[in-house]
Amino acid sequence: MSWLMFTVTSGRPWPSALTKLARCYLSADGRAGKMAADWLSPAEREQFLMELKATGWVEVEDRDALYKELHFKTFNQAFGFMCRVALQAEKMNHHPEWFNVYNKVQITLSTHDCGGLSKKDIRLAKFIDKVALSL
Ligand SMILES: C[C@H](O)[C@H](O)[C@H]1CNC2=NC(N)=NC(=O)C2=N1
Repeated sequence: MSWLMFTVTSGRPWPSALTKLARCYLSADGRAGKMAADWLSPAEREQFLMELKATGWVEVEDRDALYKELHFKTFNQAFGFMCRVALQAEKMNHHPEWFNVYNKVQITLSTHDCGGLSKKDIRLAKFIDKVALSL
């Protein structure tokens, strides 16, 4: 395990995919870290995806990610929505990939460090739905 710790913490050049995956599942001291707490078990994944699909989220075809398109009455409302989500993203240290044109916001969620969906994406998706519903 120490070689992996060296890989993750040494900052030496190493295949970034391996480093990112290690960062996803190991803390700096090489133990299963906080990110491990964000793993989705198959049962959790199935349950959460079912819930989110019911509110308009879809699985992205060519990557392990969730996508949703939201439409608001005005640009102001759309941007206000994005501000609230942005603050939550910073708080979670988990950020959406998104695109906004006027009253439309397109959002893709995935955990870059894990190369796919994690509990952080589920939490942020549910927060996004809650904010959108409140507007
Ligand atoms: C270094 C920084 O903590 C990481 O890049 C965080 C920031 N925000 C993130 N956002 C998302 N969506 N995935 C990540 O893996 C991620 N990692």
